[in-house]
Order: sequence, then structure tokens, then C-alpha cells
Amino acid sequence: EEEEEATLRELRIFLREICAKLARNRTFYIFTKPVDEEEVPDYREIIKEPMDLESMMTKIDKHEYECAQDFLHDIDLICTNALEYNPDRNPEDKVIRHRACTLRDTAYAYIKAEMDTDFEEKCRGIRDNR
Ligand SMILES: Cc1noc(C)c1-c1cc(NS(=O)(=O)c2ccccc2)cc(C(=O)O)c1
Repeated sequence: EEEEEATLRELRIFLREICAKLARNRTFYIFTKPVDEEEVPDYREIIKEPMDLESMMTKIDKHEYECAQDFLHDIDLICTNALEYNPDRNPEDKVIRHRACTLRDTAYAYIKAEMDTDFEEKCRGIRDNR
């Protein structure tokens, strides 16, 4: 009903701010766009559910997140995809893995610092009753 729509609108505004702040951080530049098939031809043979910050911004606008937990699930996906595709001990893989773990930890820290737990509970209630 209308109050629920107002709550979800507020959630989308909050998630856009978090997503934009992450995308502005140059450490996370490689996570801002889908992995390019021409640059990384075998990527989609190994990673079945690609995810990136631009795609997440689009998902916000399409009302595909009903609580912060759902948003963080896609952040976790960006991170696990990077860990799975870049598992080796060489310096390049280690840098990508470190950046992926930093993205995950930074996103969780922003949400915890800036999101009211009662608000998230209200959003979870809406999600679970739909
Ligand atoms: C992400 C990701 N996951 O696996 C790998 C491997 C990467 C990844 C992909 C790319 N090249 S890309 O064209 O797909 C791209 C460029 C700019 C933003 C987003 C993607 C470059 C690098 C890099 O370290 O420079 C890493």
C-alpha cells in the first residue's frame, strides 16, 4: 500500500547513494562495468552470474531490491565472481581479489553505518510479505 511504496522509495534513494559512492572509488573501477567479453573471452564460461555496480544501479531503478540485504547479496556476487575467476597466486590475481574483498567490506560498512536497523526490518517485512 502507499506507506510501503514510500518506504521502498526511501530505500532506493539510500541504495543509489551507496552504489554511487562505491562507484566513485577508483579502487573499485574494474567493478563498475560488466566484464567485457572481448577483453576476457572465457569469462562467461566460468562465471555464470556476472554482476557489477552499473548493473546494480539499473536494478535499483527497476525496483529489484526490496531491502539492503538483497543489495548486499549482489555485492557478495561481485566479490565471489572475482575470487573464483582470479584464484591464482600471481600478483595480478591477488590485486583483484584484494580489491574485491575491499569492495565487499566497504559496502557492508557503509550500510551498517548509515542504515537504521528498524528501517531494514521494515523493508524485510515488505519483501517477505510479497
Ligand atoms: C573485474 C574483473 N573480474 O575478472 C577480471 C579478469 C576482471 C577485469 C576485467 C578487466 N577488463 S574489462 O574490460 O572487463 C573492464 C574494464 C573496466 C571496467 C570494468 C571491466 C580489467 C581488469 C583489470 O584488473 O584491469 C580486471
